[in-house]
Order: sequence, then structure tokens, then C-alpha cells
Amino acid sequence: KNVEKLRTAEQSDNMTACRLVLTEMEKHEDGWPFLKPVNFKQFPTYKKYIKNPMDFTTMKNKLRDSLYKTRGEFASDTRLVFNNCMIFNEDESDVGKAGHTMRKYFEQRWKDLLLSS
Ligand SMILES: Cn1cc(C(=O)NCCN2CCCC2)ccc1=O
Repeated sequence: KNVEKLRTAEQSDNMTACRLVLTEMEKHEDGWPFLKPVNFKQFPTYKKYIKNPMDFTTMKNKLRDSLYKTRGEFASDTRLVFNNCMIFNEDESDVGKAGHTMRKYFEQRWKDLLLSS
């Protein structure tokens, strides 16, 4: 019983850290391309190239609905955001550059928060 409780406390700490890093990314000056799902009307070829779209709002809703069972699942969705970005955007485009900056920022904060997936 007690072990069960401990895991819950650790689990809650992990999710708090995930919420913290997500909030920081949403506030980051270069987070703008990732705040909402890519608009398929604005980018009609997006869903042809990107099989698993992901964005910060979707991640926030998944955190709210307890859909991340481990911190690794949260990290995987974050990396999906930036991997999708690298597939669809040139490195030197504004969105491409923002993706590289945000990926670097995330990986450093993930380490800072002593989180490793
Ligand atoms: C992740 N990603 C994002 C975009 C993009 O342009 N997002 C911003 C869209 N506008 C920002 C304010 C209103 C709408 C394009 C390609 C891509 O892969």
C-alpha cells in the first residue's frame, strides 16, 4: 500500500516538472510555431508528410487528462513536435530555426530539471 502511495508522489512530481517545462516553452519567444496544431487549410500538404502531428496545446490537454503515464511519454511528444518541424521546414526558415532553438532549450531544461526519459 505504502509503495503504491510513494510511486504516486513521485509520479506527481514528474508531472509537475512536465507542466513547468511546457509552460516555459509556451512563453518562449520562439515557441509561436508550436502553440497550436498546424492548420491543414493553411498547409494542405502537412498531413501527407506528417503522420503524427503534435503541438503544445495538445500536450497541455494530455497532461490535464492524465494521459501521460511516465515522464518519458511527455518527452516523446515534445521530441515529436520538433522532429515533425524538421521534416516539414527548411533549417534556415523562420519556423525551422525556431524548432532548432526550442529543441535545444527543451533538452537543456529537461536535464536541468533532472529529468531523463
Ligand atoms: C510547426 N509549424 C508551424 C507553422 C506555422 O506557421 N505556425 C504558425 C501559424 N500562425 C501563427 C499565428 C497564427 C498562425 C508552419 C509549419 C510548421 O511545421
